[in-house]
Amino acid sequence: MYIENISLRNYRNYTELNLAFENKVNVILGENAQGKTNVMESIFVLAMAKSHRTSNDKELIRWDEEYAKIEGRVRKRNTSIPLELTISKKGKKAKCNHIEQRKLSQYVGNMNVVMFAPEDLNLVKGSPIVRRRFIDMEIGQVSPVYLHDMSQYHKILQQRNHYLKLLQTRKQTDTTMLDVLTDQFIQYAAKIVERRYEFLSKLQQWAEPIHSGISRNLEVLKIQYKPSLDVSESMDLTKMIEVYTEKFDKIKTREIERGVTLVGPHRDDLVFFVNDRDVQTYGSQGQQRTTALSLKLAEIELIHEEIGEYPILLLDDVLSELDDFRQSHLLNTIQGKVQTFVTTPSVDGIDHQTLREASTFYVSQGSIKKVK
Ligand SMILES: Nc1ncnc2c1ncn2[C@@H]1O[C@H](COP(=O)(O)OP(=O)(O)OP(=O)(O)O)[C@@H](O)[C@H]1O
Repeated sequence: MYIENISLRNYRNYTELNLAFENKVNVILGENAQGKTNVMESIFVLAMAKSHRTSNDKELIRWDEEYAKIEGRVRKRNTSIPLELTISKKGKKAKCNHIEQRKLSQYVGNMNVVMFAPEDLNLVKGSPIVRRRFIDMEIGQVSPVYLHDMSQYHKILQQRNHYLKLLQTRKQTDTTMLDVLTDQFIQYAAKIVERRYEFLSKLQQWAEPIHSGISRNLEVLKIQYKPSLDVSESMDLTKMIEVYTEKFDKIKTREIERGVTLVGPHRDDLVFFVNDRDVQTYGSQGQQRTTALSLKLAEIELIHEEIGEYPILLLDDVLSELDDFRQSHLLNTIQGKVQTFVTTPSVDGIDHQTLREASTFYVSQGSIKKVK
């Protein structure tokens, strides 16, 4: 798939912007703080209905304006689908084919994107939140059901934490409501964990050969899910629910003392192993970067496998962070098959045919010109 055009209104530092793109590599050049990342972000937001760098949607609206609007057309096989997202202080409205979508979980997935930004180099080293966001975003793109389950899960988690606080401070003494919330919580938790296991096993199949290629056959990458309680990939949903129920019974008093939910997918993590050693603890910076790159490239293949089309790749300021070998590997992989956007202050020193054939745009103070 590829994005044919994008129009922005009052989006970050753009008052009005209309750009058409080709189905190839599009390089966005410009000095610092001119609006390169903002364009990338707008494509990401049009696809995912949320930003990769902030959870506060209001930041996306141009200062002193009431709303921001992103429109674009995504081409899939022989159809061109118009998408529209309006962000105002009251919330978000999403349209697909000019029809307003009642739920954002139904809207997300019309256009698929994979973003690789400097913060993704932190995927291995960073906090568990970064890794959870990574899996949730990726599964969410191909599974509206997962997005729906996640949103229900977070609602129940909030209610449960609130109730645990009431019990902790003795503003409430009856635990019946806690038990009801726990039952609901477990149903969603087990479904989420089951889907994560399934996703990771597919991701592993793609990431392992890719990592091996980038490391010149020297390294074997393994991905492991690290749950916050004793569940495992081999368990079916019923067994997982049983394990969760037993655990919550056991920790009930401790949870009330602490006033917070102690186990669940919101506390789970991922561990990456290179040649059987934990990369977070023992990996060099290079190995950590190769792992992050392998995961992103694996994601592209996985989305292709799931939906039959390659997603759009957004490379925000990361090319210059990779050494020549990794850069070439990345550019060779996408060449001719993945519409890609690259932001960079300069392409000097990146000598690759993919970039020589690319369309080039120049950004300066919130306005963009196509230069090639
Ligand atoms: N809501 C907003 N309204 C108006 N301007 C904004 C808003 N949010 C950010 N900006 C402006 O956008 C600019 C930053 O743009 P962007 O993050 O795209 O930079 P960039 O070109 O990618 O630079 P760098 O290479 O440093 O990352 C800054 O000048 C910032 O002040």
